[in-house]
Amino acid sequence: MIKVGIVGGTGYTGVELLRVLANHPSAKVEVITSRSEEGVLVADMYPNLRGHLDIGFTVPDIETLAACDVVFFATPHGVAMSMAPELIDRGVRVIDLGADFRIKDIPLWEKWYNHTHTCPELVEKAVYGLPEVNREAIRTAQLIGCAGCYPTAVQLGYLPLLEKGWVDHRRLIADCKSGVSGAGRGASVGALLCETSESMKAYGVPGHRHLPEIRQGLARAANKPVGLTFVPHLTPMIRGIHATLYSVLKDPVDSGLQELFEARYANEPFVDVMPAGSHPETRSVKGSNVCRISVHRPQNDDTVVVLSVIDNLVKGASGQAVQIMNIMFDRPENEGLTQVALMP
Ligand SMILES: NC(=O)C1=CN([C@@H]2O[C@H](COP(=O)(O)OP(=O)(O)OC[C@H]3O[C@@H](n4cnc5c(N)ncnc54)[C@H](OP(=O)(O)O)[C@@H]3O)[C@@H](O)[C@H]2O)C=CC1
Ligand SMILES: CC(=O)N[C@@H](CCC(=O)OP(=O)(O)O)C(=O)O
Repeated sequence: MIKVGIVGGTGYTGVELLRVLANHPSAKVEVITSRSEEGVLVADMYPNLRGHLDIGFTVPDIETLAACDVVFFATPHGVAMSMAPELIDRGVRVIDLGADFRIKDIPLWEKWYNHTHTCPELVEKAVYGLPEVNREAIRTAQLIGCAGCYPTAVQLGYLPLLEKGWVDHRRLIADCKSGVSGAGRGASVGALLCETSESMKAYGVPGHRHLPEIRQGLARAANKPVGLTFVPHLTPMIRGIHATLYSVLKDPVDSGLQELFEARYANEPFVDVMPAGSHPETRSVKGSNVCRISVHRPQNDDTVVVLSVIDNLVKGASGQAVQIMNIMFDRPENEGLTQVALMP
């Protein structure tokens, strides 16, 4: 059994980790932390876990966490970097769902996150947690910086085109929509029902923290810096990300887009390339670790439109983190992750 610790068990990604791990045959959650809910039984706070988990929240403590094989950080940025060095020194493997170890350029990270990085040496060693790109490095990694939610949907949608150099890497446009759970469980006016339902808005147009992360991943795929406009929107749904990704074909006679995507993801257990002409829906991945993708070339013109949908809390966070744990601990990659989406 893989002994699991979770720091930040009361948040949305924390409880989603618990839901996924509740059905995992090779992992057992031994420690789950919360500073605000110390002593409370997990199943009293989250009744969906009644009968699955009979432990309570404890405050984060290195000694207790060091007894685990792997510790997930489902915490805001800045928390994982404060505890990861000691855990790693003690042989624990660390999977951060937050942003502390995603961006290799430390001054760039500090600029976007407005925070001083306290362990840049670990960033160098950390592996970016997107299995479709980094599977081999993940296998032996001690520290993972999991890909963010928008970055997962956007990168999976653009990778086949950029890796093959089929589109103009300087003119990429990612028009993305997210459910409100992407903002976390902390109380904020912007996340209230009356503020978010029956309305929709863009945000972060001048710049969003995911922009440098997405650019870093796409540049790696293209093997050169890319030009990207990224516009996120808040939509009146709880879960889901829908990314509409535009790019321009370099050679308009290129055909075979569908075959390109099918070949790229043929062996990926969690990327579903839908039949030509499809329009994936966010509800078709709700609660599942799947990214569904379709590729279009409207009117046979030179613009390619890729549609990519994920559940922000599963493939965009906790499901992907468990997929990564499975790879690190030599388990079947889909172990505990075979949930089918809830429809309707
Ligand atoms: N929501 C989403 O869709 C996604 C989120 N993420 C990332 O995952 C991380 C968690 O997100 P989410 O679950 O939404 O966040 P929430 O705000 O819902 O939860 C945050 C959790 O962290 C704990 N926490 C907060 N501050 C500290 C601290 N200083 N030390 C220890 N624990 C702390 C909180 O518990 P307590 O205060 O009681 O200790 C709480 O359990 C973030 O970095 C986010 O960017 C990544 C992908 C998608
Ligand atoms: C709707 C909403 O507010 N979404 C969040 C998504 C960020 C997030 O949760 O974080 P990761 O960086 O860890 O993926 C936002 O735009 O900041």
